[in-house]
Amino acid sequence: MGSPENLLAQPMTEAGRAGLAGFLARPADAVVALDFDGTLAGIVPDPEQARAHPGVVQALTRLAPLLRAVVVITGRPAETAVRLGGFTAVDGLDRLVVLGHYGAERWEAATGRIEAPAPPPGVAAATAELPGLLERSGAWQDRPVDAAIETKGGRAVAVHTRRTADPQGTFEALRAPLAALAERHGLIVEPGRFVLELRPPGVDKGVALTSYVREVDAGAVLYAGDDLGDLAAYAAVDALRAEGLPGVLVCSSATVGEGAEELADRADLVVPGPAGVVELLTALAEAAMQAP
Ligand SMILES: O=P(O)(O)OC[C@H]1O[C@H](O[C@H]2O[C@H](CO)[C@@H](O)[C@H](O)[C@H]2O)[C@H](O)[C@@H](O)[C@@H]1O
Repeated sequence: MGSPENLLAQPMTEAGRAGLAGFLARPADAVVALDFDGTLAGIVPDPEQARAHPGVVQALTRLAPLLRAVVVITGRPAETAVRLGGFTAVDGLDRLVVLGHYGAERWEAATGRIEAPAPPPGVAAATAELPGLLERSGAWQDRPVDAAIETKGGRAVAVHTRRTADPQGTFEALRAPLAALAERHGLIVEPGRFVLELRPPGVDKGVALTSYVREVDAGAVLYAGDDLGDLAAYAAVDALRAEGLPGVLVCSSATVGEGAEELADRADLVVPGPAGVVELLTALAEAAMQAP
């Protein structure tokens, strides 16, 4: 990567090259939108141990002041992403916004406050049924199933299969029973990397991204993600591009073979995981500083 010239040459698609040129023509009007897990933070077995990759905060502090805004759009609760990302009270990050729970929650660095609607009905009841359902699946054998259940501030609940003997087999075996459980409680299943999340319908990363881009009247957008939940944001960037807004789709591809291959196929630019994202953000900041 390195120089802005190299960066400009990198997108594999014509749309991506046009999007990046539009982005760098007026970076002060542009928005960078970023997924958290797998994009800003490396994938680890225990979700609570995830942290922003070294260099993320520094790269963001260089880039954010040069742009209209930087927004993190994540399936995590906003509070969790802010805490694991180390985004609180950082000089230079005062324009950072975190949209948690796929856009249902919003944290602003400028105020430090989180806006969150009331927890959706159904999550508590579905969560109460999960231990029995997982024990009956047999996938956890004699290990406690609790470690596989991620309660997400009462707004959603996730079942992780990464730490079972057969993560993909367990993931597939649980799809139908979790879909039935979700339906009984008015929820939907959001699949991800060895995770099936039960959450309320009505929001996704595409809705969140489009709404934010319009709110700040962005002149260009770059979105980076790594997982199935990011496909909705990709579709939103495609739709915005069709309206004439320059856009760039970036795939963070550190963990291959976990079901999110479509993202790499659709991306304009593929970077090697969070380390590659840091490099990209740094190069964008360099290029933005040289913009006319
Ligand atoms: O939208 P994201 O920020 O990408 O969040 C999506 C899910 O990410 C988390 O799970 C993933 O990361 C974990 C930690 O590295 C990993 O153990 C797991 O296998 C991944 O799927 C998070 O725990 C989920 O709640 C999010 O829905």
